[in-house]
Amino acid sequence: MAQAVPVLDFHQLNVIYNEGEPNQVHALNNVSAKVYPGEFISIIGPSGCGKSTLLHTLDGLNRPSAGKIYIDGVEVNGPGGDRAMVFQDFALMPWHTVFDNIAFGLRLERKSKSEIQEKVMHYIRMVGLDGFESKYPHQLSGGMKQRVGIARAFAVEPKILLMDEPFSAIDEQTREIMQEEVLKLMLHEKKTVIFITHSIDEAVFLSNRIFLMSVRPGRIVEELTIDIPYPRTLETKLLPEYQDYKSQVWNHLKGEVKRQYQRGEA
Ligand SMILES: Nc1ncnc2c1ncn2[C@@H]1O[C@H](COP(=O)(O)OP(=O)(O)OP(=O)(O)O)[C@@H](O)[C@H]1O
Repeated sequence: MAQAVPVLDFHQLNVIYNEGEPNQVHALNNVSAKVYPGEFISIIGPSGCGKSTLLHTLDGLNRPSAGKIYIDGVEVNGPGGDRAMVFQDFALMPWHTVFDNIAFGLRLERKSKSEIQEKVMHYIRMVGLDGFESKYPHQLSGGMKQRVGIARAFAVEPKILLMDEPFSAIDEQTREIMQEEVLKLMLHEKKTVIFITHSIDEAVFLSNRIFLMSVRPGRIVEELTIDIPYPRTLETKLLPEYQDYKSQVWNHLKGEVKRQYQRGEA
């Protein structure tokens, strides 16, 4: 899948919170990687290693203390319409309907009323929420709320989707269904996805590459290619190579968590 021009290229990113203060935290340490169009990258690493920090830095919500981020070869220094986030806790606006939550970013971009109507309904259908457009978030299940979060991110038509543990607040069965659906969407809509998860199974199932991070200050210590063709289905999970990849990721994590214990941080 690797092509010459990365859609996302981040170079020597460092993030230090509260720099120079007694409570200084060095969250990211020289994190670099290249991501190519259409890739599905999962980031996995021990708790507190800096995964969310990395995602928020790539989105432009956090300013790195040092390092550079390029999208299609052009340096970026803040948020932009080329990236959209899907949050773990859905981050929907409770006072807005499903329609208005999904329309939010399009209105910010000052799209015309008819374009907003057409796009919002397209993405509502895409995530299977037809008929729910006038409902409010409290009237939806966790899985449905996250469908709204996904539709909202797709609606602004970003090149890169940044997903921060999007299924961790969803029950196990819905999670498995959503994993398959996200893969279908990603292949159909040709998005590049950066996905944080604590689930080894989810990372292996979804990704063509997994970035394995060290304990804090987080670094990418290994890039593991998952050489199983798409489309993947629940049957994919029965393949022997699937289990091998899971063991490789698990062995990495076990090693890092042991290091965390030895440092007295876990
Ligand atoms: N705004 C902040 N100010 C100060 N420290 C922060 C801030 N945000 C995160 N941290 C610290 O930076 C480190 C990395 O946090 P981050 O949330 O990025 O890790 P993570 O790998 O996503 O964690 P988890 O797996 O538990 O979700 C942690 O020690 C955290 O306490």
